[in-house]
Amino acid sequence: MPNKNKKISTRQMTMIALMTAVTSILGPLAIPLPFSPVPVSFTNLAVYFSIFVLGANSATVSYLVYLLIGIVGLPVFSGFTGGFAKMAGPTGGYLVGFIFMAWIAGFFVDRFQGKRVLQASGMILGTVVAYIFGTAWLCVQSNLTFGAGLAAGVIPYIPGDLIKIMAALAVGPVLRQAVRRAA
Ligand SMILES: O=C(O)CCCC[C@@H]1SC[C@@H]2NC(=O)N[C@@H]21
Repeated sequence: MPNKNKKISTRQMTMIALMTAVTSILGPLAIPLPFSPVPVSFTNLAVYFSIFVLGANSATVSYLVYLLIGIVGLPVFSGFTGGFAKMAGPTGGYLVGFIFMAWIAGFFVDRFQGKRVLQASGMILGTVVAYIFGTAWLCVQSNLTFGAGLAAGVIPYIPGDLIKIMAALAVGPVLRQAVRRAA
């Protein structure tokens, strides 16, 4: 007799690996900006999608696997880079902050299914936490004042990140339903 729990867990592991692969494809495709060491990134978009496909806990695990893959040297970080040195670079704080973003945003998405405003609020909150990690480290690493940190690490990215959140809110629930229906 097949063990249903084990089957679900194997399936979930496959889905986690799939979303790690999606993050590893989108992560390197960053757009550099001439005035900042922080590129426009699609890693957060991949995390937003992971949250809808996997739920908070598995999305966090999927992102952690991506982070480990990058730390050991595979070129999955922005600009096809990898290695532990990236964590000490200007964008290392965002890479850490995304762990918390995945869980916080995922918690709201899971908890408030069908309530887009609350889901959006949670995604914005998680993103703010990622920005706090990212900007704090950017200021330390690049010896920037708080104002310069905001100019180089936050303000230029807000419109794009809001568009990513809206895109994930539009497509994510459809993905979640499709994944659940296929289960
Ligand atoms: O180097 C990396 O792989 C991570 C890049 C992080 C870029 C940050 S994420 C938040 C903000 N939004 C963006 O589009 N870029 C920055």
